[in-house]
Amino acid sequence: MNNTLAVKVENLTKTFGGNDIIKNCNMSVQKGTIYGFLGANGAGKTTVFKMLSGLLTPTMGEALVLGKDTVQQRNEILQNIGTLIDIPIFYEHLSATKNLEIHLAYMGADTTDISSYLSMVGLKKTGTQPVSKFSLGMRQRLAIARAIAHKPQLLILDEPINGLDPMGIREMRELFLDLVKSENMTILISSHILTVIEHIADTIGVIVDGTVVREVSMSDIKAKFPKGLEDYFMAIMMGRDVDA
Ligand SMILES: Nc1ncnc2c1ncn2[C@@H]1O[C@H](COP(=O)(O)OP(=O)(O)OP(=O)(O)O)[C@@H](O)[C@H]1O
Repeated sequence: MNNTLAVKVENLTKTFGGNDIIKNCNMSVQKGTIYGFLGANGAGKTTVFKMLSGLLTPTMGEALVLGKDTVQQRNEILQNIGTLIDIPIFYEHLSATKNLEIHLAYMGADTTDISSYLSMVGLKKTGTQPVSKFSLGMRQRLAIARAIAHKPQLLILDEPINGLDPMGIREMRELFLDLVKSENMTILISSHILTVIEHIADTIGVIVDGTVVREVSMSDIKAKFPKGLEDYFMAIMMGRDVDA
């Protein structure tokens, strides 16, 4: 695998109950970039993310994450990625700090920076309050802190800004950009909030009915669709020729 790639997916297929949910997907994510993964409800984004994170095994094809095979070298990959996929599960009776401490100890990572990660996601003042008392947005912020606190090389974030207020969305947008710039992380992110993706992504991948149909740089999209990413995405959804 080209070592400038954080993710390389070749002919990935996933079948559930005889139905091909993911069909011959190909994707390439460059290291040190943000890749926005877009698709309608049910298109297959979460299923692809689960295969990249070793939560599901591909039926056919191959996925390499940080140069390692997601099936053969799953455990080596898990040390070096941070994920937010599906509804995050926490120790409900414990504080945000304690939850991060347990996670970092499990990952064999340094626990000294916990308060700085909590402040990065706006949870510094939650103190000893148990997670069971957290709002949806606070849980989402804690899930983001947990995904980044062991300093992974790659973040896989499925709808990470769901449930955040406008201030939270802006803060997370800035945080993601900063993680790429200062920590050289790579971020693979899905969201239906296209204005956010447009602001942060270097590359856009679009999945339609289980197949990645486009992979294009954000600058090329802006050049052809001056009104922005929403117009580009809608044109694909309506079957218009976006490459002309
Ligand atoms: N374990 C499973 N068994 C059977 N079908 C499944 C399973 N997991 C997902 N699917 C189906 O796979 C398809 C893709 O689902 P997926 O959650 O990957 O889509 P998505 O693009 O993430 O959607 P959304 O934007 O709504 O989150 C859906 O039709 C879903 O019902």
